[in-house]
Amino acid sequence: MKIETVRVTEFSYPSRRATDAAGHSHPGPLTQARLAMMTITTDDGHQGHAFGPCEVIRPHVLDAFVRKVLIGRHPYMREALWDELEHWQRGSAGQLTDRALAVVDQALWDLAGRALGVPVWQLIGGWRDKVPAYGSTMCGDELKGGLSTPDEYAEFACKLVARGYKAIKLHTWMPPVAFAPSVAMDIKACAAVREAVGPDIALMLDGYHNYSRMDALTIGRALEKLQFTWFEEMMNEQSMASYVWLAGQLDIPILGPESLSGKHYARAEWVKAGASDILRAGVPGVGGITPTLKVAHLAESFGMDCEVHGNGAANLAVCAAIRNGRWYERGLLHPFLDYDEVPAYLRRLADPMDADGFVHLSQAPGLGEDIDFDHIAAHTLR
Ligand SMILES: O=C(O)[C@H](O)[C@@H](O)[C@@H](O)C(=O)NO
Ligand SMILES: [Mg+2]
Repeated sequence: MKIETVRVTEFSYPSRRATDAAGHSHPGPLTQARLAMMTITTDDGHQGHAFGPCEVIRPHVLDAFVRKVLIGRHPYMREALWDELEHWQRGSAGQLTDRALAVVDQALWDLAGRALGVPVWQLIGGWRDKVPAYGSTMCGDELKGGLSTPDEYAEFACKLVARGYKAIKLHTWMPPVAFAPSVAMDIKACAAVREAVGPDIALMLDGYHNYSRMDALTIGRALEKLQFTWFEEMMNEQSMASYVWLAGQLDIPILGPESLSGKHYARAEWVKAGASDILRAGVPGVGGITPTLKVAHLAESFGMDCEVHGNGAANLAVCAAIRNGRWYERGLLHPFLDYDEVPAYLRRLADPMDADGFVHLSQAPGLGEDIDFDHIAAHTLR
């Protein structure tokens, strides 16, 4: 079995999700969004598919790096293929990103699962076949009836509890919102949600990502009084020393790093330094399922939990495969959007959640995404 082709299909689908200047998503007008699907095909006809941003797996990335490494190679040699691509990152002038490695790695895992007739979550671990989800809100906004006030967060939190969530993570207000960042508003939103949902719902805060140590300490102490479960990405994660300091000041678990580059290597340094109490990695952010598993197993070896960053089939597969991650991050959620609406390019949700807050893993071979190839063919851009 050898890899014969690596193709990317760019296509459109309707979406009501917009992105602000800081890259945070919010509800927006109905538009045609663009997405890319990578398809790896072997000489004996097996295929693996994975989705990613068009820019991340654009033609230059495929021609200059991905095809040169993959074509002619055995698709199950994931560790070797990932290692070679990682080495090529250094000389790529920043063009070969961790997110590109992540799409390749996911497509290789999907190919293996489809070829072997086994779901990826069982191939990589097989710890549980359903995962409790937390509702991860979108960042705060200035939309009336949206997430513009502490009371609106509280109202939305009650709706999420009614939907079945047993845990809720608040992403609060960040620039370019006019009044953000605001220590006072963050604390008010957390207090309003705790008051509304009561003591039995787990709550987490993932607010503004660049507070000072003292502002972060003020918020952390308030969260301790509100019995929050963890405090996430409150300072610039490139300052590991700040996290070491804050983790030493607070009892509430500090979770991270999320957006820090450096894959499993940087996260090993955080464990060694005691910069966080709960480790974090997401498939897109650290370069694939393969390195995400390394982070989770690293954490396990130190008696730490590793909470997987983000939603989607690959992150869900990791959540079902590791013994030291509590939740699946289901989101991002907003009062104006129906998260349970199936995207046009799929035939079913990748992460269906029951009324008790559990997301059930697909038994389908591969990553488990039920791809609507007819939609992709009919809406192909190139
Ligand atoms: O910063 C973002 O783009 C979003 O908050 C995103 O990363 C969100 O999924 C998150 O922070 N989860 O923890
Ligand atoms: Mg986060």
